[in-house]
Amino acid sequence: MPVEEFVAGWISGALGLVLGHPFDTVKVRLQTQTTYRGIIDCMVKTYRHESLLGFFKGMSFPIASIAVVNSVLFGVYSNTLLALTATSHQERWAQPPSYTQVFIAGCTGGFVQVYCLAPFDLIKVRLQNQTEPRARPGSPPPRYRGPVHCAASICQEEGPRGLFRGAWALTLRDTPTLGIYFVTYEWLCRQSTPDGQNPSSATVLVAGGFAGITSWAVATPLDVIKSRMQMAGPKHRVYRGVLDCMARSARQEGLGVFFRGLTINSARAFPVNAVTFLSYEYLLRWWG
Ligand SMILES: C[N+](C)(C)CCCC[C@H](N)C(=O)O
Repeated sequence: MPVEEFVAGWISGALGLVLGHPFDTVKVRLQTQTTYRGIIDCMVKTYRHESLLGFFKGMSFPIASIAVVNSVLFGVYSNTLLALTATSHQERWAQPPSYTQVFIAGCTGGFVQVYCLAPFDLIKVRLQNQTEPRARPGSPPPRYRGPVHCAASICQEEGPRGLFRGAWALTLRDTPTLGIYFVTYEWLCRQSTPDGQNPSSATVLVAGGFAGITSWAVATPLDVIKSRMQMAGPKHRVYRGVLDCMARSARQEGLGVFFRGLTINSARAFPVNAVTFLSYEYLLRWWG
């Protein structure tokens, strides 16, 4: 099984993540809290209360973990394509796989990565939602002191299965939308590249960026549900399942609730995924 794909996925995921984390914090807060009037209001309040550091809460953990998750996603994707088409990454632009094969490989990669992503994503969401300013003498400490403390507290309070809260919503969010992600990328690359040639850097950047936006646009409704189910616990509402969470959110806040975070998700998705695909393609060509 070719391992370069895993390593390239690892590095490219980490690069994309740093660029996108501030957007991600604003998104999670808008989706799960009702105190902000919009993106700008959330950014201003976060900056005033917590300084620039507020935007980078919960990042150390995803930077290590996204590397693992992206490596699983790209590694499984590429190896599934290899199994389906018997063409390696180097031969793939010369003998392109069909879009159905790309979709199946993308869904497979998406499905497998969820099991690595779920606990990391849960911890990230819980930490991002702590709006207390950095500890000052006399102020009450935040509930979780950091990722390790957060993981340990969840295990203690809810058992190890607590770390997988929201994992089913995450599976529903990621399996089809990662199929769409890779199909969009392939389609856009092929549109602007002569048959059989490698796509240019500009093409890879634009195709990667739009692949990110498209898949996030489709994923946003389930992203809202996923974040809410992950927050369920002492201070937040508890839901009976994905459908219950959807029904109650829609009843209480209207259908617009399913599009919370769409703008910010798209703004974040372009740079993150442009850089992810560019570094992935280049690392593989370089090792080629
Ligand atoms: C499938 N879904 C849209 C949820 C994610 C697809 C993009 C994944 C990328 N690591 C990012 O963070 O943007």
